[in-house]
Parts: sequence; C-alpha cells; structure tokens
Amino acid sequence: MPSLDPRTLQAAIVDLDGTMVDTLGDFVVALHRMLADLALPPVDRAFVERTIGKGSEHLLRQTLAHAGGRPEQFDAAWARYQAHYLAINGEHATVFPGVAEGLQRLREAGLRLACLTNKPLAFARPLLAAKGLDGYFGAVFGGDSFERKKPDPLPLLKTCEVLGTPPARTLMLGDSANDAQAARAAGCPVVLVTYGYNHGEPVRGVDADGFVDRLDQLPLAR
Ligand SMILES: O=C(O)COP(=O)(O)O
Ligand SMILES: [Mg+2]
Repeated sequence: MPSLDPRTLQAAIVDLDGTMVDTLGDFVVALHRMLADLALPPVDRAFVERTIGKGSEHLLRQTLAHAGGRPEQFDAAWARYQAHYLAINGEHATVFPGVAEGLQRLREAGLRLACLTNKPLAFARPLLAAKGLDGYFGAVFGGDSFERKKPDPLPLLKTCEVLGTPPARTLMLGDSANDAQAARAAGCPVVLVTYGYNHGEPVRGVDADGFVDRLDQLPLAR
C-alpha cells in the first residue's frame, strides 16, 4: 500500500462493527433472546457473522427467514431485538487490538475523525462510550442518521460535509465490501482491516486501496 500522507489527508471516517469493535457476541446474544421470545430456534454464529454489515433491519429480516419465522413478525422481532440489544450492548464485545493506538496516531497526524456505522445511532453511541472510544470522534453517525446506508455513498458524502473535508482527502477505514463500495462511489480513498466481517467472503478480494491487520499499522507518512 502506498503510504498515506497526512498532508493530503484531512480526515478519516471509521466504521464500527468489525473494524473497531468485535461485536459478533452482542449480535448473537440479542438475536437469540429475540428468537426465544418469538418461540423460534437459534441461528448459528457463522450465519450471524456473514449477515452483519447492512444494518439491523436487514439482519432481522434475514434472521427471521433463516429461523423459520414469518415476515409479519418483523415489528415484534424489532421491538424485542432493540430491547435485548440495548440491555447487553458491549457486554459480549471487545475492542480489536491496535484500535485505540491507531485512532490516537490519526489524531496526532492532524486528521479529523468521524465514526460512521450502519448500526442504529442509539446502539453506536453507548457502545463507543462503554469501550472508551467516543473521545476520538468529532461526529458519530448511524444507519438511521441519513436516508440511505452504506454501501450507498450518501452517508459518506454527508459525513464529509460535516467534517468540512473533500471526499478525496477523507480516508474511509472499514472491514467490508459495504464500506469499500460506498467509499469508491463517494470518491474517498479506502483501507480495509483484514479481521472483520465481510459477508462471508475473503476481504482481500474487495476493491480497496489497501489492507491492514491492525489500525495502528496504517502507513502514515511523516
Ligand atoms: O450494524 C451493522 O450491520 C454493521 O455496522 P457497521 O457499519 O459498523 O459495520
Ligand atoms: Mg463493519
């Protein structure tokens, strides 16, 4: 990967699930409690891992179908899921190695930081706070903050507007094809981490400008 020059980069937009925090355990517990409430069987962890990334509505619709539920159960599933997720938010989740150090280095390089996730904002804010990551970000946006979610470029373009930085100078850091497609369409450079959730596909097959094994391994030129 060519080194990322902080003289040309002005900001970074950072994804949450699979990039900063390993939240698979939270998703699995909240979904299983919701399914139990609806008298439906649990789904396996691998199914949850490959279905995360396109927001909670998508995850719930796919999970209901996979567990043998009916589409009409969506509203009940959503209410139960939201209550369960908020009750355990962060308890079965850990910050990936190198994240705090990586964010610190980006800040020291003079970049403005925003968090942009497809997770509902009401889940994202308390999770960042519980994991001690909220202080790095001047802005935090969720899957319900804008009219459309990643992989649509709109949330990235809106986030760039708030940051006050041109997309070409705003680096997207993510873990999935969603993040990369949104970044390409918005005109943002994009680097993906190799350890997150990419819809069950090898992340190195995604069109991105580079890959890192840890966020503190971003090759920032000095
Ligand atoms: O909630 C999701 O579907 C995943 O959200 P992300 O955009 O932080 O990866
Ligand atoms: Mg992600």
